[in-house]
Amino acid sequence: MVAHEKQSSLRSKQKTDVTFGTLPCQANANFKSVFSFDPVRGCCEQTQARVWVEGEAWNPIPAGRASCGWDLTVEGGCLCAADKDQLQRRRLSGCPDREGSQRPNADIFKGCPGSSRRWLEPGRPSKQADAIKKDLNKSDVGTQLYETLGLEGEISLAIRKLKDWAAPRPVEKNLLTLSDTVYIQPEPLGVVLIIGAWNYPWAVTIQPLIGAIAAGNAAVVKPSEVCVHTAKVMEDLLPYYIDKELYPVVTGGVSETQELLRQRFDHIFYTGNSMVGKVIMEAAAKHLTPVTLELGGKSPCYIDKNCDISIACRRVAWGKYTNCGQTCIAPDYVLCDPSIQDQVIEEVKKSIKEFYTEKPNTCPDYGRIINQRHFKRIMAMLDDSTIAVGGDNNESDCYIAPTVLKDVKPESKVMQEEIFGPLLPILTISSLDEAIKFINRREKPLALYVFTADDKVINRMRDETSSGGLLANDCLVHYSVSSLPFGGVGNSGMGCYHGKHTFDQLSHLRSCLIKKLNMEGVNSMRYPPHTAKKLGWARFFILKTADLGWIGKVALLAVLVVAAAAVLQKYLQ
Ligand SMILES: NC(=O)c1ccc[n+]([C@@H]2O[C@H](COP(=O)([O-])OP(=O)(O)OC[C@H]3O[C@@H](n4cnc5c(N)ncnc54)[C@H](O)[C@@H]3O)[C@@H](O)[C@H]2O)c1
Ligand SMILES: O=CCCCCCCCCCCCCCCCCCCCCC(=O)O
Repeated sequence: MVAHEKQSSLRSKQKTDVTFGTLPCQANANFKSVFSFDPVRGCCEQTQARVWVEGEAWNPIPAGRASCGWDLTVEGGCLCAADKDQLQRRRLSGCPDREGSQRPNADIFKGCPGSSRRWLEPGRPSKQADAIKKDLNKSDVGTQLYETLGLEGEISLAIRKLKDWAAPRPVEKNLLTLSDTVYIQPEPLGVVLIIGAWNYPWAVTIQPLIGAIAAGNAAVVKPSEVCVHTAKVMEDLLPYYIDKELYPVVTGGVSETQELLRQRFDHIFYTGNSMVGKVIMEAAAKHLTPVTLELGGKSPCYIDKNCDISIACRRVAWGKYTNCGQTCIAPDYVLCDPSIQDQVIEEVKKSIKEFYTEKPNTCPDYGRIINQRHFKRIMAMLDDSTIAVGGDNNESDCYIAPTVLKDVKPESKVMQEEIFGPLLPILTISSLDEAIKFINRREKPLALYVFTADDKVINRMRDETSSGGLLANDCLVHYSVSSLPFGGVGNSGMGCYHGKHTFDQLSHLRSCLIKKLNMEGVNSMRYPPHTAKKLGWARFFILKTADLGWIGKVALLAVLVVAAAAVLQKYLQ
């Protein structure tokens, strides 16, 4: 029996035979007998449960802190876009259950696509690889390098760190609250709508899903209809790996997305262009739903005279022509001194040949434009610019060669919108000051690249401009660092994700202050009648923070309690 069949038969067996939930939505009446709830920590100790491991078997997992998921009643059938009642019910059941019924569970990642390398191994054609080849001419290895490697990393990070991420986070206290338990407790938001884009369809759709699952949410996954083949594969395969009732895939185009947007979600995570970003935000505003908008824009690339131009151009060429320029953080255009323009062109040309041969149209590592609409859009940008390298194209194959444009004017067509294709315009500027002014006159970009051997230039670029991310002497790689928040600012987006940032973005960080009912004397200062003396004490207790060691805190607490009780009893009655 193939793994998929095994899993689905075991899963259906699980639903009828077993009285407690292994997948988050299956927590039921016997729930409390298998979890013991710790009301102080607001979480459950799991005493008995099972988990799907690597598509092989249902295995017991050891007792430990975690993880029981949602107290949902799923009445069979998969949630679909039209099923408004289910959607609403699911949203409501996403409200935190005081019995601790929903807590993040790393174990559910064990079956997630991307958690195992087997699903996209080189030399083993898979449905995923076939589809993405048809959509964007990505090679198997390229798909792994740019899409699934990152997902594997995110899943294993979540598995390793989830316990820490989900744990209460003690915070600094003031003297007034010194004897209280004060912490931040991350809790799930409820149901997240994830709307993906087509350019890295697995990365930008599944990566937010990993964080949504980690944070204990349900999620409706809406892949981009523009990557036709991949969307279909995602719809078909995802339910084999993760629970289709908690993480349904809804396919369709603009009208289906708009129908989804009429529903109420607890968070909308959208990746795509800034214009649609505004539509998403408007729809979200109707329900006061928070949004993460991962948008795009024109990411500038400043190449300083003082740098190794050959290495700089190699890295820029890689950043630009990967995925045929259809990368949200691709360097959109180059700013450089007129004296180095020719050298930049020559070096980029050399790298194009090195990466994609003399004939990029036959090179398996060179992609294609996603469709003819985008092909025409990109070709129209060439109208008023001078081609220095490339320019060949073939509409029927959606092929545009890696292209460099020289002496480009700020008012030319290619400078009016994000290119999102393999054209690299070079604009000459006479100084770093001018480059900074040029960048600051435009919308805040998603990424900003600076190539220089001079740290002062890097620092000035960092201090005098703003962008989602800043990368010196390389392109794209900041995307691969899970500890860096990835996201835009201004027109390039809001909110961020990757690693723990996704977990936090899709959690509510709840403020908790747990006080005991004793030591009432200390509180007298805040009760009427208000007096100047009480105010003086309040100033002392509220404005002083306590950042002592453990022993210091206990000692100070003892002294304060005795002193405060004595003073307050004496003077305030
Ligand atoms: N910041 C990031 O992480 C990131 C990643 C990838 C792409 N992008 C940006 O995305 C853009 C390219 O993607 P795209 O926008 O062409 O992708 P797209 O056309 O696939 O649209 C994205 C999603 O929005 C939906 N959509 C489109 N029009 C809509 C409408 N009118 N109403 C509601 N939903 C609608 C689509 O169904 C799709 O799921 C570029 O600007 C790129 O920079 C950003
Ligand atoms: O459209 C936007 C979202 C998707 C963007 C995807 C961009 C992906 C960029 C990822 C960069 C991955 C870089 C992989 C490089 C791995 C090579 C590892 C070699 C180790 C060398 C160690 C060293 O010497 O530094």
